[in-house]
Amino acid sequence: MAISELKLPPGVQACAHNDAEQLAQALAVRVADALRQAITSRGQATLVVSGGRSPVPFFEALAQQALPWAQVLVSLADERWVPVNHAGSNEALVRRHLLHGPAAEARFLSLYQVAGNLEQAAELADAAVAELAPIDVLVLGMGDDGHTASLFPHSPNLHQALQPDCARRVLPMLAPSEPAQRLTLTLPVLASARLPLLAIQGQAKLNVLTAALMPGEIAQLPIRAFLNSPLEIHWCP
Ligand SMILES: O=C1O[C@H](COP(=O)(O)O)[C@@H](O)[C@H](O)[C@H]1O
Repeated sequence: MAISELKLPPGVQACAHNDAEQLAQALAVRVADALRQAITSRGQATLVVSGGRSPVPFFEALAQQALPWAQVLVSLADERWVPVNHAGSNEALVRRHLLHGPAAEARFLSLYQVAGNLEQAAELADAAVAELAPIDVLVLGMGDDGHTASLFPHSPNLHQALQPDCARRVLPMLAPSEPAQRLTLTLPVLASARLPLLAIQGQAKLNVLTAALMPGEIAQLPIRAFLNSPLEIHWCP
């Protein structure tokens, strides 16, 4: 199905871009405008981004935007429980591709925590991100299995993480691929975003989104938890 043919719920909008570069540029302008507006209104702005491979061009485009970066707090929707020098670290990705040049002045809140086990790391991360919500701008991604952040289908803590009144800001999660041990922001924190965005690329992800828009279990396609409230979807082939 083409993105223009999707039957979207109220409040959900979709923007199609010609290619990854155009998506990255348009998303960077959209995010920068919202961050500027937040800074004008409240003196600071909070940006939460996703990891994985696809956000790199967006990070590079956003780093070029003229912003009072010292007034921006940046964090992650999810993290692999690996140190920052590990190839799978989302924090390393953000530091390398977004927080350079003038953007290096932004403050970064790490989800990764040194701890004896994943549960302890999640508890430390929970405290570390206490000041995050409400988020001004959230940029979610989505995997081919319908996960977003590290809310993986049928993962042990998924039900708890998706409760609107979940008392935890961060929960440990298990991914089906390495690095398997993950930390994710939970629904109440993610849903606090004033501007929630979803950036996805390719027909396979559009097919997953199409399936997620049909009635079905949230545990099967966790992105569904974000499709019944305002969301701006940016897609390119
Ligand atoms: O594992 C992850 O994957 C998703 C999707 O990544 P992508 O490279 O296919 O866009 C990402 O949104 C999530 O933050 C990440 O931890």
